[in-house]
Amino acid sequence: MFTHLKICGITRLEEAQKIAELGVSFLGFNFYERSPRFVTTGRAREIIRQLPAWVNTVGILVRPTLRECLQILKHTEIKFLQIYDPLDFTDFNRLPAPVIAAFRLKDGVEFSYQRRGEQYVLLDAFHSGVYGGTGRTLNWLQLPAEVPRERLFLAGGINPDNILKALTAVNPAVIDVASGAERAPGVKDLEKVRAMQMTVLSFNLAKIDRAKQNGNN
Ligand SMILES: O=C(O)c1ccccc1NCC(=O)[C@H](O)[C@H](O)COP(=O)(O)O
Repeated sequence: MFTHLKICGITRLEEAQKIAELGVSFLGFNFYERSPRFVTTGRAREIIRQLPAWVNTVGILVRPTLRECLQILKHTEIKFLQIYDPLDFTDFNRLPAPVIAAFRLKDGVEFSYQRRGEQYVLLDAFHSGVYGGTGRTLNWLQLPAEVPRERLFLAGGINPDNILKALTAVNPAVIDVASGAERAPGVKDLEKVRAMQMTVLSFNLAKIDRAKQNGNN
């Protein structure tokens, strides 16, 4: 399994295009109005239609209704939905797009995971009153074992300085970054994005090398 990078909180076309040029697999668009990274569905649609088709676009929603999810999918043509505090987990099965169920883990509080209709799970650090984009880090060595790493988006305080440590400790399907890739909320720092994408690619190459070596032994 290769690990991918997701850059969350895209608000500007030019930045989105440059991030895609770096080969970043997932771009997140935040439809939660209280986020400093909020983007309207109209603007997201304009950006998404000018991105290469291979980019995995993700819409971030907090406590959405089923109707809202369906409208956003139709209007923006976004490919994935990342959902916080769902009103009804059974709605996941009614959505015509893969769902990333987002959970925020509290330090010292046990979290037991049960799969509902989601395809992926995002784990982030809990911060009272704020759903995400806090820059707060999880304890990577104590993540719930029942979340399969091939379905895991690892989020929370990841930046160019600690990304290799996060990759090595967890080996998730996707590393998710918002504030660690910014100059200011919603303004991406392309050098930070490049540095993290390079680290992810090197990490994947090292996995290929190890697999080859194991095959030769
Ligand atoms: O980024 C936000 O402002 C946000 C607000 C409400 C819900 C989710 C939000 N972000 C979602 C993400 O996927 C972030 O990438 C994730 O929380 C990690 O953020 P950071 O710790 O800043 O890298």
